[in-house]
Amino acid sequence: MYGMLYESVQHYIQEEYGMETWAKICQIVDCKHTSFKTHQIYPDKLMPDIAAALSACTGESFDFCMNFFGKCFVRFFSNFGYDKMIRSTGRYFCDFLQSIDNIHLQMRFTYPKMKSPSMQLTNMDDDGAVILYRSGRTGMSKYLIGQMTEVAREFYGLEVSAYVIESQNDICGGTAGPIKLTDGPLTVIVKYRLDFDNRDYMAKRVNIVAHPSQLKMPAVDLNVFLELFPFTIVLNHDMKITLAGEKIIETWILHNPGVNPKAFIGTHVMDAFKCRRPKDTKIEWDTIIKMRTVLFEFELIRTGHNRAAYDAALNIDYENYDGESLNEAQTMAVEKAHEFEKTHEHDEEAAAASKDEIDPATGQRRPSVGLRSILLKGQMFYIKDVDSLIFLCSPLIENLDELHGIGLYLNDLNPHGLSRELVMAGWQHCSKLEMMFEKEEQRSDELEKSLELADSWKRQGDELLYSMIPRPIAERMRMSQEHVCQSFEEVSVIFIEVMNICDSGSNNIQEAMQAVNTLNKVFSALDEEIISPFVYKVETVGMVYMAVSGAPDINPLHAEHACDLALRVTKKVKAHNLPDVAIRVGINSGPVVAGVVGLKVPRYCLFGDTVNTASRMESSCDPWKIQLSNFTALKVREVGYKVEPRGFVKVKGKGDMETYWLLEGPE
Ligand code: HEM
Ligand SMILES: Nc1nc2c(ncn2[C@@H]2O[C@H](COP(=O)(O)OP(=O)(O)OP(=O)(O)O)[C@@H](O)[C@H]2O)c(=O)[nH]1
Repeated sequence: MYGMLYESVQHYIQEEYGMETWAKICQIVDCKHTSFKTHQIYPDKLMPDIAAALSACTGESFDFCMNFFGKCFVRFFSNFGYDKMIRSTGRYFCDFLQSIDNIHLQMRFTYPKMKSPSMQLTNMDDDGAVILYRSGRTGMSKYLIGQMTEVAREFYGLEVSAYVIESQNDICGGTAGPIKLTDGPLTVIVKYRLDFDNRDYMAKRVNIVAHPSQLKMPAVDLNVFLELFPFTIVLNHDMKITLAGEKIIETWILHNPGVNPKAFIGTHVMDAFKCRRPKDTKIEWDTIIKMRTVLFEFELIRTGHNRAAYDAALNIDYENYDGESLNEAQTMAVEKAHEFEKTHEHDEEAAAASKDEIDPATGQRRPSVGLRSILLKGQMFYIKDVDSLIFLCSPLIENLDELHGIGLYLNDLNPHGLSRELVMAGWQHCSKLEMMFEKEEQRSDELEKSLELADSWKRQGDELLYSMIPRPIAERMRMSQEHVCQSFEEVSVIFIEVMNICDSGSNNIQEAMQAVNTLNKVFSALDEEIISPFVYKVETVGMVYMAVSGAPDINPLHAEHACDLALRVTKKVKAHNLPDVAIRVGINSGPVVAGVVGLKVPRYCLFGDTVNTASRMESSCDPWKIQLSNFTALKVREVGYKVEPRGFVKVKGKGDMETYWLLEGPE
């Protein structure tokens, strides 16, 4: 489905429910698009998925959300100036309802791959109307209700109550979850009742006063019609072709080589055509006679193509043709046509091309070899004088290539009909549009790239920030801009010092670089062992690496996690076998106050005697040993950690302290 529909949904969800809700919805439906491109096609199922996600986020029903999306579309398409098109469809809401198909048809150059639904007004009365919706998509029936009610309100000042009378293949009612769209072409048919004040329109229809000059109009000779509309066909009550315009007969012969050219007249319309729109319509007199405001699309059935047979058939003397009396050239051409059929009957391409050139699901033509089928678009009119239906139609041709692909030329198209203009206009329009699309694609690709760049810068910025300030603290500060300072009842502080690295202050550059490299190796090894949120790296000062467990995320197992880290890093640095290098670790547990200090290069710092003591545990420790304060040692011994009393140690500023060596973790 084209991105324009998703743009409207994204815009109004962000406006009415906020950016966070939209971000949450994107997460739920795993939508990576930061924005949608108007003319790019996205998966159909994204629409019901977004509706289900919005329903989950807001508690509104799925149908409510789809209805809301339909309203968004109408409000949004005014940005493209489409509101003028709606207003121009007619004075009354019913005029609009009868023009929706045509609106989509007019859009086919702007949205060439559009799979638009078809709408048919089947009944009107003073209190409203009944409309039949057909589509290849499920789950959009409530979307249409949103669109129709919003158009009625916004453009006709009408309050319309719309509801489903009956439906086929549509998941109707308060569907909670996303509608699973089937992968094959499926026709969803939904009949709606629209209740609104329709008296003015009905009065206008009933009191149509014909101009006096129209009262004495002579009956029209059908041949005039067939001359004016050379693709027209006339149908009797059995829906058989009783008369046809010259061009449709020629085209039928061209596309059905070797078939008796007189066979076209008298054949049932569905033996010569396929009804493309409205989908799944029963082509019988009683049905069609009621569908006079509907736009029909008939595709000519082809059995192949052969120019020779066409030429031959053109010269056939219809009156006396009995299938035998062909001259030599015609006989040869028709035989050639039969040969062509035989040699190509297994030819996949020709078969595919002739069988079904219009993709039933998209309503679009498939690329085919050689000639293409012709699509006729028009309305069915009842002509009382001859008690017949006349399909007043013109070929629907996208562009010049298509015209040649069908085997027609511009002067085959009736000069007063719109086809010729449409082809030329379409052709110019297309080339202009293609240029515009390319520019738009370029711009949106650039936008996409700059958004990705901005994203990566933001990520790098965040990583840098989180390397200075713990993520939960940074996010709190970002949300509330408040200064963050917290006290923690009990944490475990770890100090790790790298020993015997020559003083980087020495003036021997070589040694200093060597020292920095070695230190970087060790600190990087320590960084790899920091597992957030159990342990958080606080800082490195000189050769000392400081970490904490139990802040900023409260962690009742802070002492165990601190000891585990100490055991892991001792083992890991030992395994590095760095010449002369050793480390020593000190751990103490207790209360601290933590907060972010400083504006430039803000740091997350810990304050309190617990920190000072932990530092002393490290600075009075032996190489490759882990010294625990008494409090920490007794805590971890209870849960199976092996500790060994070191006895009383004279600790600066603390006097004699009983400390322990940590030997290993629990079994
Ligand atoms: C006025 C300008 C309009 C434009 C440019 C437009 C264009 C489109 C486009 C591009 C699609 C997507 C189809 C696809 O990607 O295959 C679409 C779908 C649809 N349109 Fe329109 N449309 C317009 C007006 C309307 C109106 C007024 C209605 C009904 C009140 C309507 C009913 C629908 C519905 C129900 C769909 C969903 C597709 C489906 O059900 O299969 N459209 N339209
Ligand atoms: N890396 C680091 N070390 C700290 C921090 N707080 C205290 N220390 C160290 O803990 C030790 C004990 O601190 P205090 O009891 O305040 O001792 P001091 O008199 O400030 O410093 P000394 O000269 O080492 O005695 C000192 O070596 C401090 O450097 C800290 O936030 N980070």
